[in-house]
Amino acid sequence: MSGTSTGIQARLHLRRADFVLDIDLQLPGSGVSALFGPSGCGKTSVLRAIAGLERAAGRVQVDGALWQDDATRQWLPTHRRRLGYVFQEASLFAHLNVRRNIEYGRRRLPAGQQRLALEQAVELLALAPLLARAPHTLSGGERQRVAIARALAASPQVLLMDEPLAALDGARKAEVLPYLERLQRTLDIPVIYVSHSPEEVARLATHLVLLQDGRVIGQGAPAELMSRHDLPLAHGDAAAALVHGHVLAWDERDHLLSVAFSGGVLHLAAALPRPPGQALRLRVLARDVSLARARPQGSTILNAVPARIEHIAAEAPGQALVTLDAGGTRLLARISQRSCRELGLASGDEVFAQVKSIALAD
Ligand SMILES: Nc1ncnc2c1ncn2[C@@H]1O[C@H](COP(=O)(O)OP(=O)(O)OP(=O)(O)O)[C@@H](O)[C@H]1O
Repeated sequence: MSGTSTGIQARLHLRRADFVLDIDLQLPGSGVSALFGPSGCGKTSVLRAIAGLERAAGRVQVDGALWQDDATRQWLPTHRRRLGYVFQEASLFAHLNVRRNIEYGRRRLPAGQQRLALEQAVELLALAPLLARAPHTLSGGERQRVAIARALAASPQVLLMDEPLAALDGARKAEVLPYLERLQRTLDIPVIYVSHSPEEVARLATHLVLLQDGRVIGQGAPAELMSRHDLPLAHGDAAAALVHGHVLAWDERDHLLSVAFSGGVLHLAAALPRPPGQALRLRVLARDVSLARARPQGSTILNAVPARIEHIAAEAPGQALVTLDAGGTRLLARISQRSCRELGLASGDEVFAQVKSIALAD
């Protein structure tokens, strides 16, 4: 039943009437691995097959435990796989209060396998004030936090989350996201997180798998995959680069945070200070970046960093996506094809990238 390798390996093959899933995944043993791709590409099927809810052919190994191996005819039923599953909509037991719902996750758990105390799950999701409440008295965001705590209380070897924010409106999403980030920072349980929101991926993922038509078209570091012009994430309205940097200073008067990265310094609006030296990830949307031949003068835009053009891809209608190298960090700029022509931009050119707006991804 046990192997030596850590992390998650899943080789899965599934054939349906007009869909074929054929993937070979190697996911790290910690952090959040996001499965990202358009509707119908097979994300949920992958999660269900890993959980044993769907019978795909192949092999699944999690944290050294073999859950499925067709070659040796091994198959663990779902209830014997140590996993937590969080669905789009929290399916709590209506007749049990919050505490009992969370405790339910611990049934059947042999002593000694409780990696995470129930109290820790309650504390991580800030559920102490809600423990005596009935599910129907909770908001959608609160219900989803209870569902996550219930999944964690089972001390899973992996937490599978299928678009856990999809059923929530914008405000509720914003309420739950910080808890997910907290889990990512605090727990050493690997999470496989299905999403089709680039913003969630930017904020949560430490490893990214891009799926299309049942196949993996790219996997690796999110910052790298999000900005690759040959992959779909770099296109579309939400295309953005992820910039890794650290805090230089916070200006109290202007509420501006200065962040150093490999290509220079960026400034962004921040209501609250952050300690100097703190590592941060910034999200810079391609549509917020413009290009200039010379360092801009007399502009209201605070950020202009030197960069070299790596690649220019035409995007309909009349748009171009420019991939830039700013001191080793990749940035994306969406500009009009006319500007591109008028400035005579070409690969290898040195330019200045003006960045109009920057968001914290952490
Ligand atoms: N029970 C089923 N029977 C037959 N076909 C199915 C079944 N479940 C899913 N499919 C089909 O398999 C393909 C993959 O579906 P899946 O739900 O895994 O995609 P997804 O990427 O999770 O999509 P979404 O983002 O819309 O949830 C789709 O073509 C879907 O129509």
